[in-house]
Amino acid sequence: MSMSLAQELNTVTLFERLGGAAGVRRIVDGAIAAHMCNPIIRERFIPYEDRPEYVEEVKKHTCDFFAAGSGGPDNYRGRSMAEAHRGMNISAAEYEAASNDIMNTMTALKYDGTSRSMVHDVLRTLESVILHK
Ligand code: HEM
Repeated sequence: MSMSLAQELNTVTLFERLGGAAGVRRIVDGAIAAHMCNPIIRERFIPYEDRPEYVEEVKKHTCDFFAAGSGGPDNYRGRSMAEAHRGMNISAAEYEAASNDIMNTMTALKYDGTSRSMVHDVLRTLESVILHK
């Protein structure tokens, strides 16, 4: 996304940097497709393969979650992160694998380094809330 210096100086939100709701949706679609092929976490998502309506619901929640957490509209109606991942006992290696899928998706979609490092920072703050629940 390109923007003028004046816009940059005017504290553009991360949500705007990501391209708004459409940009977030592209990142979520790409990341979930990557999770389905990632040998470290694929198993976790296989049970959802034959539940496309449920996957769509989780994707919608994930888009709303990222929008709310990046300065966009707050329509998040999903569970808390601890609640959503309760009973999964997600390891640090799995968390890193999921984060890498998101970062690689952003690189493939040609997001700039600043946007990528801002998303990376958000992911780091969520780690302790999601791990080993
Ligand atoms: C990288 C940071 C992560 C974020 C921001 C994140 C975010 C979310 C969100 C917003 C939901 C939807 C909650 C709802 O619909 O109520 C969700 C669900 C889910 N997440 Fe994550 N997640 C992360 C990491 C992971 C990891 C590492 C795994 C497994 C390896 C994982 C597995 C799942 C699964 C399987 C669901 C569906 C749960 C269900 O409804 O049965 N997530 N996640």
